[in-house]
Amino acid sequence: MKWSEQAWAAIGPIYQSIKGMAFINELKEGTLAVEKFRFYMQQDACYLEHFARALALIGARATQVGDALSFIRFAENAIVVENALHESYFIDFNVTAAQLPEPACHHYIHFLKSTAALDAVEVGMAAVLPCFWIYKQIGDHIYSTQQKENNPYKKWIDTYAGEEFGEAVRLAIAICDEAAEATTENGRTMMTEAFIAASRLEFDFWDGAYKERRW
Ligand SMILES: Cc1ncc(CO)c(N)n1
Ligand SMILES: Cc1ncsc1CCO
Repeated sequence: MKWSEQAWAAIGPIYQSIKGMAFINELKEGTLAVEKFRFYMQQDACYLEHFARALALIGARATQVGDALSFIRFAENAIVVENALHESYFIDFNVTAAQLPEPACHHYIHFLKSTAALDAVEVGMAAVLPCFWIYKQIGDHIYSTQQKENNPYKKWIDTYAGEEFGEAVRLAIAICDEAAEATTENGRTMMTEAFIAASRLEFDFWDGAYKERRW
């Protein structure tokens, strides 16, 4: 079995809890309170900036030059998405300039940056993988079950259900599988642990936004 298959199986219960979250359901129905979405977007803009820094660091540390290029491109795209948030959703939803990271965002970005900096590079790759994979799965789930008429959150949904994002996700998974094959048994265990921790932090990020959890 590929590393990615067993890693995805390991987060099965976490993924199911994410799918059942009020935030996700209300986003899909278009009924999510705009205040909660505003809080989410503000935090996500901050998240994307630091996520991009973690991706660039993983790119710099990658053993294969092809992987370095892929991660540098992921980093660029994450900043491009962050800029698009500012140019479109921020205007549509009257969101004010970037805020400091609140607890869920703070925890997640520092987990990603310290893992990317200090752990084996394949562990860093596994730590950022849920950001790709869970968003793709949730994006597809929302897209296929959404309230299609007048959903104010349509643009967000389209970003993550789109084919362009899907391609990046397949590439990130394939890179992790290759890295998992090249490392040791202990390396694979550490990769899975990082993948699980990041998946929990994905849950917590949406939970924090729904509750507008602040310091
Ligand atoms: C918290 C979070 N995780 C993943 C993504 C997808 O890049 C995102 N935008 N925000
Ligand atoms: C995972 C991810 N999220 C936003 S941009 C990006 C990289 C895709 O190229």
